[in-house]
Amino acid sequence: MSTTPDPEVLLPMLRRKLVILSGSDAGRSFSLQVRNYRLGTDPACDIVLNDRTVSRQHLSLEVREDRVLARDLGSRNGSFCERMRFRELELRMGAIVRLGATELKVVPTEVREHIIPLSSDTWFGGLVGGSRRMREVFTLLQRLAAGDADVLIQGETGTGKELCAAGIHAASPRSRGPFSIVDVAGITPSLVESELFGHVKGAFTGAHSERPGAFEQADGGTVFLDEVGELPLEFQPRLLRVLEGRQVKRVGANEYRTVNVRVVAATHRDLEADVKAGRFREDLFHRLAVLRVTLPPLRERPEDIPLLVDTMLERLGRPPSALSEQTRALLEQYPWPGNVRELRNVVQRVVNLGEQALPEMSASERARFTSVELEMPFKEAKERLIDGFERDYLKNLLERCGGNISRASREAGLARLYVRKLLKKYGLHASKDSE
Ligand SMILES: Nc1ncnc2c1ncn2[C@@H]1O[C@H](COP(=O)(O)OP(=O)(O)OP(=O)(O)O)[C@@H](O)[C@H]1O
Repeated sequence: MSTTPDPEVLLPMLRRKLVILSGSDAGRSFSLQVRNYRLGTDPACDIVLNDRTVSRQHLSLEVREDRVLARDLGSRNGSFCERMRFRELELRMGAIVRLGATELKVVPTEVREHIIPLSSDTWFGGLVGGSRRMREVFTLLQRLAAGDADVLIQGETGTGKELCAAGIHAASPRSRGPFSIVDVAGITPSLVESELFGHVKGAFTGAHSERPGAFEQADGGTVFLDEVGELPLEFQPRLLRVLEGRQVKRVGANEYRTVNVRVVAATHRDLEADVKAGRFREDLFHRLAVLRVTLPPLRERPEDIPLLVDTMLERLGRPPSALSEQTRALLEQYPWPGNVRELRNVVQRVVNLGEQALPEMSASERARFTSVELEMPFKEAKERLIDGFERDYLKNLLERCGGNISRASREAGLARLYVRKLLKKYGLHASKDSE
């Protein structure tokens, strides 16, 4: 019997490329073959980078048919993946690796990477943020604010959707016109129609006089429709008409009026799911979603927290020293389900009431902040904190992966060797360690 595999059942080999996301070489990409590559500033490297914070021989990439292994070559500034320094790592597709000021990732060749250049600003309107995610958002906002197209802003509660809309208006050619806010979720359904489109005298009980709606009031400016996903289905065709023809008809009136408005809408809901479930009209969704901005939750960009905290203190008229290093470290660890709004409220409370106003953390999070740690030198306390995080992370990872190291290392994007080392460090045991 032949041992040669049937070519029909061989998986097509995955073609990959390396994409440089930031640093002096941002925008360059290299297709990868099955072989080893050396990355660094040395002209003898296979992939030569121009970033002076990258070492001459910084990283090697061992590209195999089924995986890519990255190894730091003893670089001066280290190699990082998801904020963790590594020596050796099995690279998950799309995981961002940082060498000095250069960020890169490996993606399938078929994926056309849409690289958004990072804004050099760390703010847009009232929004601040220095993370890659927010600087991408700022680039997008700067570009679209200059135009006149309608915009849909998506993001969890407290991620700054309203600030974002106000920033778009302020940076747009309409900035001298009115900015009118309609909180769709906050209006009783029976009044939504008249709030948006206005009414004529006697249109309904209580309509004592004629009144323009939000679109007419914002003529020459911008209407911000907050929580547009809450708009009752029956009124959605009327909103579509405004978006398509800038035409509004007051409740009880016969004729349409033309308005000159830009519509910026926001939602914390998954509107695509709402469309599938029949709660939101598909045509309206497509019309709204031509230009979409997604504000990432704060837990996905904790590196923004120090800048946010400093900005909040400044807005409160307080110096950066108003919060201790320990409090700041704690704020950086908290998952912030209420996003930046919750962070702002906590900073305000802590400044006024002291550290007892810090949010409640889960038992494991709190365990890392025993009073002993709060009295330790900062560096030591921080190390303890990281140890706590690694231990919790690994325990959870192993549980998820049924104690299988291979799966765990794949899921975490860490080399098996490194996972084993960490398990040993924390006295944890895997039930299955293939190899
Ligand atoms: N990136 C940011 N920079 C500075 N402040 C921010 C940022 N994001 C949010 N905030 C603050 O958080 C508060 C909430 O922001 P905003 O009301 O814009 O959020 P939202 O997404 O519209 O929330 P919701 O969905 O609950 O209406 C604001 O008062 C603002 O001070």
